[in-house]
Amino acid sequence: MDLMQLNEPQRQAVLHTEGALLVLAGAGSGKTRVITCRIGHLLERVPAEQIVALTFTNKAAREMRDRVVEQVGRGKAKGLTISTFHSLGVRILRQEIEQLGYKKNFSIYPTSDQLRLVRDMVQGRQLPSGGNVDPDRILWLISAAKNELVEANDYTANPRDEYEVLTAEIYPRYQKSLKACNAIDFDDILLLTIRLFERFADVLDRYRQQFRYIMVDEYQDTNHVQYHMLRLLSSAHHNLCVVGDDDQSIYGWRGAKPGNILDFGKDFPGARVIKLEQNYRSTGNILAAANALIVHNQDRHGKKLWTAGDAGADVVYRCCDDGEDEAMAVVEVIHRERFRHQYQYRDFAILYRTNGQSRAFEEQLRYENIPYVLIGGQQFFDRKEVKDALAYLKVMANPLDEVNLLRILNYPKRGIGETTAERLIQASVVGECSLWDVLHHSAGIEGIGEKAGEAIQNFIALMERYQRRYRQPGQLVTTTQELFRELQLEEELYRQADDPKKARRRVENLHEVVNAVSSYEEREAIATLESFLEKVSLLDRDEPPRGSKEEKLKQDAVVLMSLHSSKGLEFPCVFLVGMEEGSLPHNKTIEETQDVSEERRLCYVGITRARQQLTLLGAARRKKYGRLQPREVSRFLSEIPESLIFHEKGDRQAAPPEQQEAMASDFFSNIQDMLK
Ligand SMILES: Nc1ncnc2c1ncn2[C@@H]1O[C@H](COP(=O)(O)OP(=O)(O)OP(=O)(O)O)[C@@H](O)[C@H]1O
Ligand SMILES: [Mg+2]
Repeated sequence: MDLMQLNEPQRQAVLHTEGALLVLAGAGSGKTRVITCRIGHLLERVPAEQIVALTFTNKAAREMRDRVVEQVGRGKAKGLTISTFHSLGVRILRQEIEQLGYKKNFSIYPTSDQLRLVRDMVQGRQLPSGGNVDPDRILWLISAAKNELVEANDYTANPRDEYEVLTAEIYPRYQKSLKACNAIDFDDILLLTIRLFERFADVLDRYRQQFRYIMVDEYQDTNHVQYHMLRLLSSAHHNLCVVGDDDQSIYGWRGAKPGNILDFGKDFPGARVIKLEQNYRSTGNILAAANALIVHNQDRHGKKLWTAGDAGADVVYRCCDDGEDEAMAVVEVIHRERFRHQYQYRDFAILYRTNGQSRAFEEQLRYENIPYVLIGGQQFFDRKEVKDALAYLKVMANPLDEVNLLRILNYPKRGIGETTAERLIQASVVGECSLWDVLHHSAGIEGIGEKAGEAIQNFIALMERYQRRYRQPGQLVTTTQELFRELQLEEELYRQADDPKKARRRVENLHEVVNAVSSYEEREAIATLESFLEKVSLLDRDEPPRGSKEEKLKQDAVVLMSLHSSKGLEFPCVFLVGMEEGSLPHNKTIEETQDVSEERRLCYVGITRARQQLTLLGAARRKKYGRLQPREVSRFLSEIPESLIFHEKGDRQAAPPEQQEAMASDFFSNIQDMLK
């Protein structure tokens, strides 16, 4: 392990391996590097199996693993656990969940499946004060409860809040339904892991013994449940190293408070605290702007970042006429800087407060044939055609998964109509057995005609045939391809769509599912249907499937993402767009709390992603419901001293001739790429 690539406090953090340690430091000061080097250092002393590093996204986990592999080689990195909290939880549950009364092949329900369960429960219900029940709101309350470790039977409602009263009734029923489907939801992953540890001392003991060195990146964003899990896992040896920055705490709405990280010393008495102050990421000007902004927050653990590097280019602010103009300005700078500094497309990131802001930029980038990748937006796995196809795989893996079984029972249409489905459900409720079992004995059920009965038998036969095939090793892709072909899913999509373009897009998405299975099978030594589905359900909210077109595009493409998603990343050139009151800080925050400190931290996160160039943009007017409305410049801009900001004029100048030529040739090669 080469400790030479570290400064003194970083080195101390790497060498402090026994006992609790907090590295509290600002953006770009090398916190993540401390973790990767610490893993490298530990690997020279202890078996890889004893080391765990936890992060918040799969992407961050993959990057961390890549960095470790770079340092120590693939062989030595084998056996390390570098994952998200949730992946670790699932791994533990797959081993132990039977003790809690579930089967090992449990499903993980995404929001849409959860919603379906709750919707069925509140269907036709009215609130005491009138109006329909919003199932989303109930799910939200259940999720909040689970994140506070409150289980269904312990939930107590404030009697004056009608939604809480309703939740007190629905929560236990919801939990029972989940269990009947042999399914858990996303919040259950950590909640059940903790329950396992609390109820079965031997289980906790085993994992405490195994994971002797625990590290956590972005600790400022851990919520109550995650914190609890860490406490339990480290309770025997206290070898817990957490790194974070209170100024980058941006998940308050999920229960993470900037104060949590500052309490670390109280939670782990005797913990060592190390501060890092040298920033290696950004130029002097960018850093000065970030520092100037964040001092406006109260109750910080004050720290000052400095850099040994140059002041660099000015931070640029550009006030545009409107949203379209803002998008054109961004594209113009991309063309110009690519030409001037030989940047690649992937060196640029466009960051915004809410995902809805991406549209104008996407249009403009598309118009100019600039490759881009949108992180976020509608998730691939949320699309209907994708969910329908995946539902088949999910039921193959877990036939008790009733939500997905109902989804495919008559898709594509096979003559099992709604009345038949209702009779089947009724029979499963009365007989207290699963729908899957009922299907096997449907012949004896009253009111199910001969034709429907035959369709059910054919359906069962098909499912069982493919279940057997999926159990044969090395056949994942071919089985999936054949299954989709036999079901004629493509034909069904063409039949359903009202225009051929839409149909083609959906068919493409279906192909992407097959691609995702294929690249998963290529990647994994032991590829099973269950673990493929598990990977899919644990994907980051904004992750494209591996092996998809979207993912390939990422290789050299401008990145568009929300400020929240940009945490931990860095780019040579950053555009922070929509610097307006109502956008950043966001209206909702201004109206609800008036406390804009979390919004300021978001802005700070955005600014500190930039390495060389930071361009802030805003519009003087913006369309709202189709009408242009005046906008005010963000207060955050006025908190950065004028001396640090260069105000660029809005009127675009023609590019010099040699640049125009380069742009034309870019344009041409992009078109050629697209035609390939
Ligand atoms: N001692 C060092 N010498 C040279 N470069 C360094 C050093 N430490 C970190 N860096 C580089 O500085 C950049 C920022 O490091 P890193 O991402 O670890 O910071 P961080 O504190 O985790 O930032 P963030 O708060 O945004 O997550 C990276 O490009 C990293 O390689
Ligand atoms: Mg980091």
